[in-house]
Amino acid sequence: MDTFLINTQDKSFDILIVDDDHSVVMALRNVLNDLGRVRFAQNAVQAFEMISDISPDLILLDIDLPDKNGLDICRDLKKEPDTSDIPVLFITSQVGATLEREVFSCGGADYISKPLNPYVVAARVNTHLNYRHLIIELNKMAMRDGLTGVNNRRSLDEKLKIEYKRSFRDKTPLTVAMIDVDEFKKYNDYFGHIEGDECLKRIASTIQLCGRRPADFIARYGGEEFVLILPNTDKNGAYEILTHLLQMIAQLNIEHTPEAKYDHVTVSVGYSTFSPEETTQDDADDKALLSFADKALFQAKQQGRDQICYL
Ligand SMILES: Nc1nc2c(ncn2[C@@H]2O[C@H](COP(=O)(O)OP(=O)(O)OP(=O)(O)O)[C@@H](O)[C@H]2O)c(=O)[nH]1
Repeated sequence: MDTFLINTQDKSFDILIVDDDHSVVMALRNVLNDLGRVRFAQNAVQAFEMISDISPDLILLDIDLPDKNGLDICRDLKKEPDTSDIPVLFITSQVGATLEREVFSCGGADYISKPLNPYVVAARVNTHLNYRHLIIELNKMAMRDGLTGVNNRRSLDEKLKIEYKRSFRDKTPLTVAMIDVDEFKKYNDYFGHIEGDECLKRIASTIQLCGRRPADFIARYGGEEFVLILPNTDKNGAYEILTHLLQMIAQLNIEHTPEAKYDHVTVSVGYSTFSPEETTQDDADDKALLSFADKALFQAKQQGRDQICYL
C-alpha cells in the first residue's frame, strides 16, 4: 500500500465520494483516508450541496445514482468556472467502448470499474491528486513575480478587470496607485544589481504591509515600478494609506547614492480613483484608470519625487 502513497504528505486534499452503495463507501474509506479528508454523498442533490460548501480536490462519482446520471453531473460541473477544474473519476460497473468514450467526452479524468480494488482506486486517486497539486503550484508561479514574490503583471491585469467590474456593480470607489522607486538607476550603478534587487524586495514587502485590507492587492508592474489596487477606497482614504506608505519607506532608511537627491531611498506615487456614481460604463475602463495613475506618477516625478500626486 505505501508504495502508492507518494508525494502526498503535507497536503490537505478534500476527496468527495458520490455513491449510494454503502459497500463502496466502506471499502474506499480506509485507503483514501491516507490521501486526504474524505466526504461522502449518496445522491446528486447532496453532492452539489457539499461541493458548494467546500470545493473538493477530487470527486469519485458513481455513474448510476438514484436521482441523476453521473455523466450529467460531470457535464454540469465542467460548465461552471468554480468547479470545472475538479478532476472527476467515475466508478462504474458498465464497461465498454461507448461508455469509455462518454466518460472522457463529458470531461471525466478517468474511470474505475467495479468490483473495486481499493488499492488500485487509491493509486489512481493519488496520481490525479498529484497532478492537481502540480497544476495549482504552476498557476501560482505563473501569477507571481520571481524576484519580489508579489503578484506579477499578468495577475494585475486580471485583478484590475475583476475589481473594476465589482466597483461598477457595487457602486463603490476603486483606487489604483502606481509607485516608482526614485533614481533607481543611480542606486544600481552605485551599489550594483544584487543590492538593487534586495532594495526592490524590501520596497515590495513594505508596499504589501501598507495595504491593510485582505482585498488590497499589490503587483510588480515592471522594473522598479509597483501597482497597488485599493478596492472600496476613495480619494481621501487612499491618500492616508499612501502617505503612510511614504513614511514606512522613509523608516526603512535604505542608504541612497551620494548623487541622489535624498540620502535614503524614496518612492514617487501617482494615483487615481474611479467613482462609479460619476461615470457610465461606456466612457471608462480599467486601463484608463491605470493610465491616469501613470500620468499622476509622472507629475510626482516632475515635481521633485518623494511625493504623491492625484489625477
Ligand atoms: N536591480 C534591479 N534593477 C532593476 C530591475 N528592474 C529594473 N531595474 C533598474 O531600474 C532602473 C530604472 O531606471 P530609470 O527608469 O531611468 O528610472 P530611475 O533611475 O528610477 O529615475 P526616476 O524614475 O526618474 O526617479 C534601471 O537602471 C533598471 O536597470 C531589477 O529587477 N533589479
